[in-house]
Formats: sequence, C-alpha cells, structure tokens
Amino acid sequence: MLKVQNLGYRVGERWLLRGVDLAVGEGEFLAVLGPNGSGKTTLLRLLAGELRPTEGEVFLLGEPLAVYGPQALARQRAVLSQVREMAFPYTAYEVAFLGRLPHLVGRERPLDHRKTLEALERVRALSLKERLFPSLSGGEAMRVEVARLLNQEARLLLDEPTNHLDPRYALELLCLFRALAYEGKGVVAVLHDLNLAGLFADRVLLLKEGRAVAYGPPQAVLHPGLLEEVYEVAFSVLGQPGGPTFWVPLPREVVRGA
Ligand SMILES: Nc1ncnc2c1ncn2[C@@H]1O[C@H](COP(=O)(O)OP(=O)(O)OP(=O)(O)O)[C@@H](O)[C@H]1O
Repeated sequence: MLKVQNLGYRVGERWLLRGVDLAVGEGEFLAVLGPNGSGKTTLLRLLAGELRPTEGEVFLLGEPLAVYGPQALARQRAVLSQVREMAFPYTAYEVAFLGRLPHLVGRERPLDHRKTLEALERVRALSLKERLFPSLSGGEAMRVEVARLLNQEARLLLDEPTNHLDPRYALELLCLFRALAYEGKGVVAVLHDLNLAGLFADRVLLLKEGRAVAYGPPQAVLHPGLLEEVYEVAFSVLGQPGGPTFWVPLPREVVRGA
C-alpha cells in the first residue's frame, strides 16, 4: 500500500532525513521510533504529502504521492497530527464531520451524519458532540480528532499521538489503531514509548539523526546495545517467554554499578 525508496529531505545544507526505505502493507502497523530531533515528524509529513522529498519517492497504492490531487489523497490517507489550532470555534461534532469532506459530492447526505455519529461513538466521544472544540481537554480533543480520522475512511492512517492522553486513553487509541490494521488499514504511528511499539507494532523503524538504524519486528531490532547507541542511555529488557517484552531505560551508571 505504502512504499518508500531512498527518501531524503534537506533544508538548506542539512539533511533532516536521508536514505530511508520502508513498506507498509494492508493490515500492517509500523511504529516509527527515535530520539527527539531524529526526523520522525519529518518522515510522517513526507508520508502525508505535506512535504515534498528532496530525494527519493513515496508511493501510495503504486502511484507517487505527487500525482494525487488533495481530495484524492484525502480519500486514501488520513493524518492524526498534533496540531489543534482551529480558525473557527467548531463543535466536536463539526470537527468529526470534517472527515467526510473528501467524500462529499455536492450536498451532505444522511449517511455522512450517520457515519459521523458512529465515529464519535467508536472513540466514546458522543457525549461531547455539542461541545466547542477549543473547550475540550487535550485527551477529549484527541478522541474527537480520531473520530474525524475514522470518518475519512482512508486506507492509510498516519498518526502522531500527543502526550495529552492518560495511560487508559493512550492504550485505547493504540488498540483502536491495531484493530483498524486488523480490518485491513495500513498504520504508521510515531511513538516515543518502546513498550507500546513492542505491544502493538508489526514492525519498527528506528531513526537516529535522520537515518534508519534498524527496521524489522520489534523483538528482532530493539536490542539493548543498539538502543543504548541510539538513545544514549542503557536499557534493561524484561519479560517472560511467551509474554510481552518491556524495555526500561536506565542511567548508564545504574547499570554499570549493578
Ligand atoms: N523546517 C525546518 N528547518 C530546519 N530544521 C528543521 C525543520 N523542521 C525540522 N527541523 C529539524 O530537523 C530535525 C528533525 O525534526 P523532527 O521534528 O522531524 O524530529 P522528531 O524526531 O519528530 O523530534 P521529536 O521527537 O522531538 O518530536 C530537528 O533537529 C528539527 O529541529
């Protein structure tokens, strides 16, 4: 569904991202990991078509992103970003309804309103529908944004969750993206939590200074030695055979002293 070859993005003399290859098939969940400033958001914006690559190409359903018009692109890929600014004080319902725009041909139909209510219900935000979007808490706003994203019915979902979510909603959100992947969507999520990547992702792309240093199933690529090299802290790996794995960052002195 999504294929990226030798992707690079440069600002002035500086490459923010270089030489990245990846592929996301239907039903696949890819987590993008890496330290602050390693190029995760830049990659997501390139995948979304918000930035044009300096080098390489992003292919969506076999076509370069550049050949898609805005509406055609919005029908195929949806982006959950951290940007919450709104020019007008829309209600939560109206924000969720915005997801239908790429599908409207002329007038809105009862179907579009039914889908909006279903999307709000799926993220347990139906009770917020009359509220003004700017008055929502960070976590509530994120759920409404997810309803908008669901309403878009795109095949590729690009997601950079905020830190506004408490553990329950963070897990709920990733469970939802995992379920959507099982339903056949492709999912690319920028994550900071290695444990969530280990729990939910089929594959992980680990970035450092704009380069891919590892790409593959979480268990196969997240070695403590590599993680220490990338994040510059030590990692302890915990877990029982057959159960989930946990990566715990620790100051190097603590590990050396142990
Ligand atoms: N338009 C720009 N011009 C110059 N430098 C930029 C621009 N956009 C991003 N950068 C720089 O590129 C690097 C990568 O940024 P990016 O936001 O992709 O990193 P990130 O991995 O998402 O970081 P974080 O985890 O902190 O969100 C950073 O050093 C950032 O300051």
